[in-house]
Amino acid sequence: MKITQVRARVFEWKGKTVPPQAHFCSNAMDQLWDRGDSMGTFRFHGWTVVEVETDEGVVGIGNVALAPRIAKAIIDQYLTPLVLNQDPFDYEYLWQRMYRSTLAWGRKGVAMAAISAIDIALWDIMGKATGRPVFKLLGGRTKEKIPCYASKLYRTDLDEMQREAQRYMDQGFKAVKMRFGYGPKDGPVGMRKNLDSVAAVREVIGDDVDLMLECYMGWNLEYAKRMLPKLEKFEPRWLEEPVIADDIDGYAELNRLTNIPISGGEHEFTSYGFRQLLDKGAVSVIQYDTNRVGGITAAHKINALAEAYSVPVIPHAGQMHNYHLTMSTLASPMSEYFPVHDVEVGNELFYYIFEGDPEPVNGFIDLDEHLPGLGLTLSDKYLDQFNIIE
Ligand SMILES: O=C(O)C(=O)C[C@@H](O)CO
Ligand SMILES: [Mg+2]
Repeated sequence: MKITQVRARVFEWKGKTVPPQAHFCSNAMDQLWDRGDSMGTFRFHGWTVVEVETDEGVVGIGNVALAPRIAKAIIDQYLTPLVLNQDPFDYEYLWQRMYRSTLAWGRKGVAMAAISAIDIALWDIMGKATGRPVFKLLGGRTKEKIPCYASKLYRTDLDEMQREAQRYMDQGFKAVKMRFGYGPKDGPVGMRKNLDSVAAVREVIGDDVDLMLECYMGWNLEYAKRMLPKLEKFEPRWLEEPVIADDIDGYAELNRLTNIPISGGEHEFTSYGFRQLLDKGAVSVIQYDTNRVGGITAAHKINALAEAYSVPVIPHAGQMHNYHLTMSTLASPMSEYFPVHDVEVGNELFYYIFEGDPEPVNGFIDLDEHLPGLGLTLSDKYLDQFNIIE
């Protein structure tokens, strides 16, 4: 089998969006004097979709959500020539070829995200060509179904957060993730507001449901050290990305400090990046996203590493490229799940671009044993609401 064409397209949402609100979610920009649009740094209103075609008519679909126009340019100008006329089953060779050819300027960030998209498409091809779902190529079913946590609960009015939390309880979820709205610049008042929001959600979900807390890099080491003891009584399952992704020693210090597990990794890349996090004891939960970290080829290696360190892997975002790894990995106990709703930060766009992601039932998703590849197709329902760049 040979790769004959790589088609990268950017899907930019031009439809209705939920307007940004102040203190919606803490983020790394909060600490600068210019707060501006508080949602700006984590809004993803575009996605790159990659279709890799073969001489046998099998087409693999990959995707990348970071800096989509740049990802497309990297794919078109650098990666496509490296994979054309190659056998998609040579996934490790092709991964190394893309990684090593772009090493001088690639390694992390959008270059690795672009590599991820092609790699995901290669695994989709391998699944489709062999008539097997990707999880069967990765080791098979390690769990009957995948437990999911509902991940939204952005900071709004506390009554509204409580109503939202109640909806997840009614839907049968046994775990939820909420976002902090305040950080170091908001002083003791913001600290109190952060704690009040955790108390409000905990009150609704009770003690038998896992509660994950998300900082999205909006705190710093000193602030996190002050917050951690105050959060202990809420028994969170984890505290996520309390400091920026480059402050690995900061993560390690916080992880040693309390019983609250520190999680991170959605802004880390390749097995080299995760070896560093694990060696330093920086995270107690790994949260790579397969469409950034280096694709399924890299994520599969990280899973093996995590297993050896006894650190669970709970990938960032739900989505098929992550679900197949979670299903096939004993070190992955659950998945994130973004409830479907109007386009807000953009995580939702996946549901507007693709069809095939399973819907949770009572807080669990399942993957079809008989659906070859990743099980995703491109949706034509919302095409008129996207600006598509060829
Ligand atoms: O779901 C997460 O872990 C994220 O960081 C999502 C991001 O969009 C901010 O909530
Ligand atoms: Mg996160």
